[in-house]
Amino acid sequence: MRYISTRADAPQLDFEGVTLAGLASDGGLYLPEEWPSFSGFEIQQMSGLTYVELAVRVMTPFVEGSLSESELHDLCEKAYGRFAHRAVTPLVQLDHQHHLLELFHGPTLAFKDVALQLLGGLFEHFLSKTDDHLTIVGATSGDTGSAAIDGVAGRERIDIFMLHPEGRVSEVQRRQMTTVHADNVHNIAIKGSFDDAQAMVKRMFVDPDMTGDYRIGAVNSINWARLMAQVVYYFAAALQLGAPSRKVAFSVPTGNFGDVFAGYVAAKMGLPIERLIVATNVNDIIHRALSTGDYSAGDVTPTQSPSMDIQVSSNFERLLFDLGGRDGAAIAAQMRGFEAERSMHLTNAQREGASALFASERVDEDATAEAMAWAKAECGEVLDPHTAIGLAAARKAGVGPGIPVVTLATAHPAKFPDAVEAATGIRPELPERVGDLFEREERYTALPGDYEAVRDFIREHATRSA
Ligand SMILES: Cc1ncc(COP(=O)(O)O)c(C=O)c1O
Ligand SMILES: N[C@@H](CCOP(=O)(O)O)C(=O)O
Repeated sequence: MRYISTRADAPQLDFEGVTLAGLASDGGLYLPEEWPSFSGFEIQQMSGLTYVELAVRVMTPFVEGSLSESELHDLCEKAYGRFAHRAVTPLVQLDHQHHLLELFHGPTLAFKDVALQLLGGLFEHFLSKTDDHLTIVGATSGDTGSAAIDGVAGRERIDIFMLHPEGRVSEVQRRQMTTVHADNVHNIAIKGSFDDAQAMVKRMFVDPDMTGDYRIGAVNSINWARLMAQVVYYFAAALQLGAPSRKVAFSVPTGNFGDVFAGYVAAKMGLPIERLIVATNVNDIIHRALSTGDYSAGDVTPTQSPSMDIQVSSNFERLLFDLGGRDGAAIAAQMRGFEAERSMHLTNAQREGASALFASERVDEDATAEAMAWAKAECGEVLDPHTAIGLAAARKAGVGPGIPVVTLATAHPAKFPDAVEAATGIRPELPERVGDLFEREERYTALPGDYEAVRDFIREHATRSA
């Protein structure tokens, strides 16, 4: 399988290359040269597989030429062996139409574990064939950080520098990062928003001062391997609900557009998806883009769903590229325009293409709390605020009867106890596997929201490339 950049001006790479590269050297994002697809019969044959078997079946076409099936199987067994539920991503029925896909049974209690447990193993596997060292630079609004750190802490030949916006993640999220004391883990709190942190990370990939001396790697969803691993659970859920004979809709709490893009990939691969409902909080740039064509970023508003407090959604570029006829030069120009103005309009082809599969809803703070209260009162389920946004959107979107709607439950409620308690009166407890989180000492470095300060800190602490 070959991978191409959305901006058409970076070398084509194989799976190993894109996994280690993260962002393309032209600032674009890598995508498979063409979508692999399964027939209805092949999808039917997947029913009854274990999660690991299914993961191998779905991901094999993407890793062709870089990993054998048995290597992929071993890596998946290690990654998913650490999940607290045997089904890895169990499905829970709420009522006659609505279901929750619980993605929070991994070590750090959010859907990010599904991909980042695997990505840690992939990095180690590929690096073991070289003398090289990987310097991971990541940005987090709360969940990617802890999942990535858990995935790579203590692994040889890897350092991780994780930037989070100071004071804008929950206490549990912050402690899950800052109480990991492995020598290769470096937490940085920056002044500013997640968008500021993400912009610094992207700049590092195209800064010759960094790329000349360090092999910079990505754990954010700009890294294709992240999305690939997330495609699997769309198959897992749809198969349980009757695919390929029955269509299924998904509602996806959305920030950086990675999770819902994985759903788009599943549809491209032949999974019968009726609709992908993009659920945003009041940071609603994606909702505006899909409903009116206006993709313009304002300031980030802090909410009770901090992991979705994002305005510039990296993976939207992948969708625009695919919908607009895969014209890399046009996307490069469109994205350069957006980077200069923080505003752009979708083309007619992009809007029409998106409307065939996507719907979107904006869920404000009151509606988020109402959804948490409704799920508790009517279904006995305690949801985290991000999942509640997905459920509120699912119930609003008006999907036809007979079509099951699956809301992605992206985080465990105990990561956001204050918001959950305010809405439901219940203070969810942290599962035992998180351990003595509140007893452990926190370590992190606070830096100004200034690219040079962050870059100098990383240069001081990172290991140079071989
Ligand atoms: C709990 C939670 N829900 C939803 C999202 C949004 O997912 P995405 O950024 O892939 O759109 C995030 C962050 O990414 C998250 O941490
Ligand atoms: N919500 C994320 C933001 C980063 O998104 P990613 O999926 O691109 O890593 C977080 O929790 O950090």
